[in-house]
Amino acid sequence: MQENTSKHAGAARKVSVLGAGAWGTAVAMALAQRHDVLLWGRNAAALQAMGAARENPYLPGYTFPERLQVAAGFDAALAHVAEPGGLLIAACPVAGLRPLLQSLQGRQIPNVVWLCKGFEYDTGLLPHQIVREVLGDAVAGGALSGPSFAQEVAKGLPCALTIASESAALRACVVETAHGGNMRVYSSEDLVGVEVGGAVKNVLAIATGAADGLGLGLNARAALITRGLAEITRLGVALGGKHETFMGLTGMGDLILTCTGDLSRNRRVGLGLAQGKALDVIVQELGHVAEGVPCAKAVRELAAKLGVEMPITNAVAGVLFDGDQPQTMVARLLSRDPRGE
Ligand SMILES: NC(=O)C1=CN([C@@H]2O[C@H](COP(=O)(O)OP(=O)(O)OC[C@H]3O[C@@H](n4cnc5c(N)ncnc54)[C@H](O)[C@@H]3O)[C@@H](O)[C@H]2O)C=CC1
Ligand SMILES: O=C(CO)COP(=O)(O)O
Repeated sequence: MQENTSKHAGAARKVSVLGAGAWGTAVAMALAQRHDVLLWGRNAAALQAMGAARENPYLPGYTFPERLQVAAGFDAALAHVAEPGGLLIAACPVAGLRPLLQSLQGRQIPNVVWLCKGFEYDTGLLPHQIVREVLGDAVAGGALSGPSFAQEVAKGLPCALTIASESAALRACVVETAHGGNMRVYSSEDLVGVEVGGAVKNVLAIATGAADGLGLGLNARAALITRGLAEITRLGVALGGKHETFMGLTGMGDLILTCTGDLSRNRRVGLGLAQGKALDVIVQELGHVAEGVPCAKAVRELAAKLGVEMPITNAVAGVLFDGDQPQTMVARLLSRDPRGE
């Protein structure tokens, strides 16, 4: 991994990452180039093994930098960032965010950043709404999102992310902490837009993977990505996001990456569906979270409630939850009435 020598790099901080999956670990590795980082995961034995091997089995072959240590426990991870300037990063899937935040209630919490991309399955809430429900308004928080496969970040390849927060101080803290070397960090005040882009692109990646798996060609792929972006934008604007956010890294950027890159777990779900595999088999073989699956259901319901047209998302949800065949999904999309672009 390349050493961070950027002139923008801020002073060393204490950072704790809660969640030792692929992405939490990759972010921890990147930040440990110049900060003291503790990594915590809910599986203590797995975490201990990572500490001994100095790598995460999700990211084989990438050795932890010296300043990345595994936490001796949850309390140790919180104590590490208790001083002013500490940064806490929640790196679990959306399904784990509420319970993780609940375990922070009543504790002294510094700035909090979350990495998950999706809507909560049962409530249809975005991550920042979950944070607000559980921790209240007093905690400064933000979403770090953008086109970023964990393997590439663990390898130290260049990437650009966006920190979205209503708090200028939090945005500045994250830029100071993470911007530099091979990582560029932009800032945005549009939490809703950033979170909607990151969530819905996962559903579109399932659609694109299925289309590619069925051999429908590059024209169909480009059409799905472009009309998918229109769909994401319609929902995001209806929820209060800004149109221009969807043209940026966390909208179009992440959509392109996830729909076209075979490192994407969501895209691989679509490829598996096209092969006729059952969803539970695909998810088990993946061995990682595929946020587009629960998100498709949450978004279908939310869009229906808001009266937002989301034909691709509805077609994906039909395949995932109603037993529709991927071929039916394509036929349904093609048979829609013509409309103005
Ligand atoms: N892997 C990637 O390249 C990127 C992932 N993300 C997002 O980051 C989030 C986490 O993804 P990954 O780390 O890649 O997933 P992963 O599947 O590699 O790891 C998930 C980790 O979270 C833990 N976990 C699973 N369910 C949990 C729950 N209910 N409560 C607490 N912990 C739970 C697992 O034990 C595992 O350590 C997802 O929302 C994903 O969309 C964002 C950008 C890049
Ligand atoms: O969000 C990601 C890249 O930005 C990772 O996408 P997948 O979860 O589909 O692998």
